[in-house]
Amino acid sequence: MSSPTIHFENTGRNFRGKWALRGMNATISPGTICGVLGANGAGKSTLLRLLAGWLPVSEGRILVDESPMRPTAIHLRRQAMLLDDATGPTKRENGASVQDLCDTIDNYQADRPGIENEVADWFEKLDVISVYKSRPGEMSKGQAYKIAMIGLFVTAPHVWLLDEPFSAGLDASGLRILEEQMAQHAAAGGIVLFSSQWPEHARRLADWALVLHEGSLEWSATPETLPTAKETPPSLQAVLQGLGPQ
Ligand SMILES: Nc1ncnc2c1ncn2[C@@H]1O[C@H](COP(=O)(O)OP(=O)(O)OP(=O)(O)O)[C@@H](O)[C@H]1O
Repeated sequence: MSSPTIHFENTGRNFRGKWALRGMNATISPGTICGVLGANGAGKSTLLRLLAGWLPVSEGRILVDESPMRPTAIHLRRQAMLLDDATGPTKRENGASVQDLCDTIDNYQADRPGIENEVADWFEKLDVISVYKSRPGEMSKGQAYKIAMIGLFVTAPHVWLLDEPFSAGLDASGLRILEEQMAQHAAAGGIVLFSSQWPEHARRLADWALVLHEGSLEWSATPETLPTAKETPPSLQAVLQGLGPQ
């Protein structure tokens, strides 16, 4: 499959009678970095989890190159990878770093000659060689996130889904490398969606911004046209005022 286009078609997810996301319609083209913005509870993580195939939709659908994403569509799920905000702590409790990486490479059928060297290079670049042999629970949050990043970089699925990467405990060098890789991935035709509560992240990094408010898409536009809280119509003011620094 070449780089896919993603279509949200009236996508919705309901948890025990409450809609976390509803009526979502959007198209994301290959080569796009998309910032998903919204205050706490807006529906950002739900959107990313649905797109990763971690959860089934309750209504509508998400098409990845014409095929509906769903948890059992393993071939389609391999087109995307989600690093969520539990990536660090969960992995720290449940698995050793190198074993996690092997599992990721295996799950994404990405094994190839020389991949060990690529992994070793990333350990060095990301300054995590010291945790190479760490047992579960021995890594910091940022170190665990870096190990997950290595899995993303070496498997390189078409769609990168990063839930709150700016709160993942990365140091300046780790963040710079992640941002460089995001840009390179999009330049090569891939898609990156990241969530954030800060419009400045979208203005700095994204080609497109989706603003969610209480499970609804309130704004979909290029980040430069994202208004500041003072300039917005009343419906959007509440969204932007709930976000971080303008
Ligand atoms: N597994 C779940 N069970 C029940 N309700 C859920 C579940 N996951 C999310 N929700 C609810 O769905 C809504 C959207 O949650 P979501 O995690 O998508 O928001 P978010 O924008 O990522 O928030 P935050 O910035 O706080 O991480 C919230 O009201 C939340 O309580």
